[in-house]
Amino acid sequence: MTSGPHRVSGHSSPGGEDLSVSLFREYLRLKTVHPDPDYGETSSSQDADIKMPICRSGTNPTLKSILLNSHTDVVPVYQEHWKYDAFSAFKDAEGNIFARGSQDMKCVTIQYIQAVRRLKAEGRKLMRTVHLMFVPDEEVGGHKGMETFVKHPEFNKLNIGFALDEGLANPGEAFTVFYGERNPWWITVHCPGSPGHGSRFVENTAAEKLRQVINSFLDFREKEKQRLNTSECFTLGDVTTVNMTMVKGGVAYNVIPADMDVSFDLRIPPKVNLQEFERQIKKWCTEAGEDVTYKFAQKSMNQKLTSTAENDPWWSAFSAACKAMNLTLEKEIFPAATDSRFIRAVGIPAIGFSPMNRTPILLHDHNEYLNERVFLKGISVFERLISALASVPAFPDEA
Ligand SMILES: CSCC[C@H](NC(C)=O)C(=O)O
Ligand SMILES: [Zn+2]
Ligand SMILES: [Zn+2]
Repeated sequence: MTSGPHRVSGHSSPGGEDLSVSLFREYLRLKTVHPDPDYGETSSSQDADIKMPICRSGTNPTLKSILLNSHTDVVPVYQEHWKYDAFSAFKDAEGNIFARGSQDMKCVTIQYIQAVRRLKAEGRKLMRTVHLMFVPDEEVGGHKGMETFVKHPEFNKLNIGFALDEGLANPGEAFTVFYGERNPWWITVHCPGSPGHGSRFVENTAAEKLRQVINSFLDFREKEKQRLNTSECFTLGDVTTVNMTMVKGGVAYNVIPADMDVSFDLRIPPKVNLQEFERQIKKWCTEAGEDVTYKFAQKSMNQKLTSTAENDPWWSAFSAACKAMNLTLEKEIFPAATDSRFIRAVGIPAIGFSPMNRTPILLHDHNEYLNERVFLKGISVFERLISALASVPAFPDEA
């Protein structure tokens, strides 16, 4: 990606396109797609341009800093279901830019960069240091990305006080902000049983146990589904979702298998007692029959929430800036998992925010797109937010 420090939003290219939009489209064309993301070009462009002129110190570098975090990887596509090449960043007559990552979250990366560039071009002096972080592997769990980095001494040295990370689009007028996340639990239940000939009534089969396990999980799924959209559960973030995502077992039509496995993706809201919930899972397994066991592939236990109290200095700066721009905010628990969970886990407040209103939620979906006007408006939104957050007065313990 070629990008110079003078590519500030508001300027147009010879074709009439805003330079920020051109930069966004250029970034969308980089194939940072799993399972084999090419991170080469993203890191070299950051070295050449972003790190030097943009990651800058505030006028008071001893104060806690602001982190603008974004991941550089994107999920795979089913190209046959797309109207356009998912890595061509095609722009239609309405200004909709189609590409994998247009919402999740290459838009935000470029918006952060262009917002900081504008602040710099305007000669605005920020009190707190602003760090931009471009991390890999968020889409595959963040183990080699943010999960590792938050434990590194270099991360600690950044002295971060508050972080922004990804959110979701909002189809209406409002903008959604996320102050917490559900915990992802990925679980495989192993059902061993007696093998035998497929023509007989064998006792203690793996399939009977499997059926019982599936029933317990899916009955619970149904109950949670009914709770959604009731008085206390307005959004997906307020209920536990359960989805059966994999089933394994069997070798032939006429051989009763010696074991069968079933896997579930569970997302648990921060208010649920996790120990109690695991006891429930254990009980379902015990009730299913002899030797039914379970194993976690993912067991997130972080229930920290970022304060959205009026007297919280970070939240009050964030919400006041939004109010000044006449933005309506809807506060929610993020239904899936982002790198924010690792940031919150080390005690740093984080807000998930991708400024995309009037936009259908299309992350990980076919024909993911973002309109260029919504994208450009997001740069102005971040400009104001960054300036407000970097101006939060020193706390007593920072003096
Ligand atoms: C649990 S690690 C995988 C992370 C992924 N994040 C998103 C936003 O899709 C998810 O929630 O499945
Ligand atoms: Zn994402
Ligand atoms: Zn994603």
